[in-house]
Amino acid sequence: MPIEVREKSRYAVVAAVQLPSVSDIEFEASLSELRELAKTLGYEIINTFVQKRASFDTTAYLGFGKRQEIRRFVNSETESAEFEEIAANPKSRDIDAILVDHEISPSQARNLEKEVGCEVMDRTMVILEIFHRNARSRAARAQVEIARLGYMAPRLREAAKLAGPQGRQRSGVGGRGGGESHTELDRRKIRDRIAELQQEIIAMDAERKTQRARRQTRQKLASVALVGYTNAGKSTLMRGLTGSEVLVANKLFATLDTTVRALYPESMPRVLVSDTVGFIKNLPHGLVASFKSTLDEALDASLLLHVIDASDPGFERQLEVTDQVLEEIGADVVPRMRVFNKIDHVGDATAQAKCEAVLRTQYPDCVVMSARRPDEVAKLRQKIVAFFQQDLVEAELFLPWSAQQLRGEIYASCQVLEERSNYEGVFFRVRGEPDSVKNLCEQFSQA
Ligand SMILES: Nc1nc2c(ncn2[C@@H]2O[C@H](COP(=O)(O)OP(=O)(O)OP(=O)(O)O)[C@@H](O)[C@H]2O)c(=O)[nH]1
Ligand SMILES: [Mg+2]
Repeated sequence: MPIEVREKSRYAVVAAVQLPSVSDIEFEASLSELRELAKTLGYEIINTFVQKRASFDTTAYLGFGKRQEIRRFVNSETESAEFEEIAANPKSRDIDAILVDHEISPSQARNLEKEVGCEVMDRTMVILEIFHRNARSRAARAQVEIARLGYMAPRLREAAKLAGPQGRQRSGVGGRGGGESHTELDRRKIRDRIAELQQEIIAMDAERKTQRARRQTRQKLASVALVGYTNAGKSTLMRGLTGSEVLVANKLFATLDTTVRALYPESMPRVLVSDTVGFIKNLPHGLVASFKSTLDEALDASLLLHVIDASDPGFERQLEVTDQVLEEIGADVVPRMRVFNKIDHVGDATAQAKCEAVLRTQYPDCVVMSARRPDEVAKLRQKIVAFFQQDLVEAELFLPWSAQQLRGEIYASCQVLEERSNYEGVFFRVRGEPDSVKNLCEQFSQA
């Protein structure tokens, strides 16, 4: 009989304390985001435990009663899982982790873990783990490692404290670091590693800046950056606008690196589009800082396309989070176009029309569309091109018959609107960026 090998599901429960300052709506939105993040990590959430408290419990985040309730739930599930496994019941659910919707201290995590009887992951660790799994480029990997090490360092200390006197044994390996405890040694190793990674990042940043500068001097390029909350549809739009294959997935943080492609079909001026990492509420601080270089792309852009998932009930909060992050990195001065995406996903045709009308009143000049409708993507492309054509200037050039080999140069750097010729040569009416047109005028001044 063939044996079916199935990947075992991983189960988890979510737990959170609602502080008096947090509204029910905000609290629910944050919990459902944590569930989505957990899904991205491959967990199935089977229960949620919430508690209203004036503050977090200093020992173990949740109050004693709630901890006991979770422990009983975890134990009963695990016991029935063991029992059901014997009976080959596919419903067995061994709970692997409890996910906490806040960043908690190392000692709170250890205490909760001991009491509840399964691994505890706080919100920060969940996000760090996703970034760790998804980072592809050398720069992204280095940045995530720094953030992880920064998160791990105090937790190592906590682990050593709990391990008792052995954890503080003298190490003295190879004479080097003699007299240091394991924790001190580990801490030093972490510090050294962080410094090393930071050096690497500085070198990579310099390399990137040169590449970017080269890209800009070679031809003055107009650039657009797609920014917005994670899962808003940035990569889908990037695909539609540039005809490129970038990763699209219904998971949070599918994209962690910036990709740059030209608008397709090509336009005059040629426009570069970059896809960026998605934003989220309460992004671990270490990550905001370390992803600055990815967001830098947004700072360099001449236009930001702020993509918003109009079908998400919490889109207004997501919009605010993005605006706030953009302000923090100083990108709020860059011209911005708001693109409300996924309108096809907002109920039936009547609901969609109503939603669109509300958005248009509230955000004049916004774009309401679906990245799944090619005609609407084409319209957005046209709007982007129009934005860059606003600044273009027109001029008339003259090329004598003896210099016709230079025609290519004119066509390469601007748009030719009209060509007329007489017995002396050819007149070109051109439109292009002020700098290129000025250069051409100096070279090919009219006779
Ligand atoms: N119904 C509908 N789904 C869409 C639309 N645009 C994108 N999606 C879906 O939404 C999900 C997320 O899309 P992505 O393009 O990966 O989102 P993203 O903003 O790049 O996400 P991150 O990379 O995580 O920041 C995918 O499953 C897409 O297929 C749309 O206009 N309508
Ligand atoms: Mg993406």
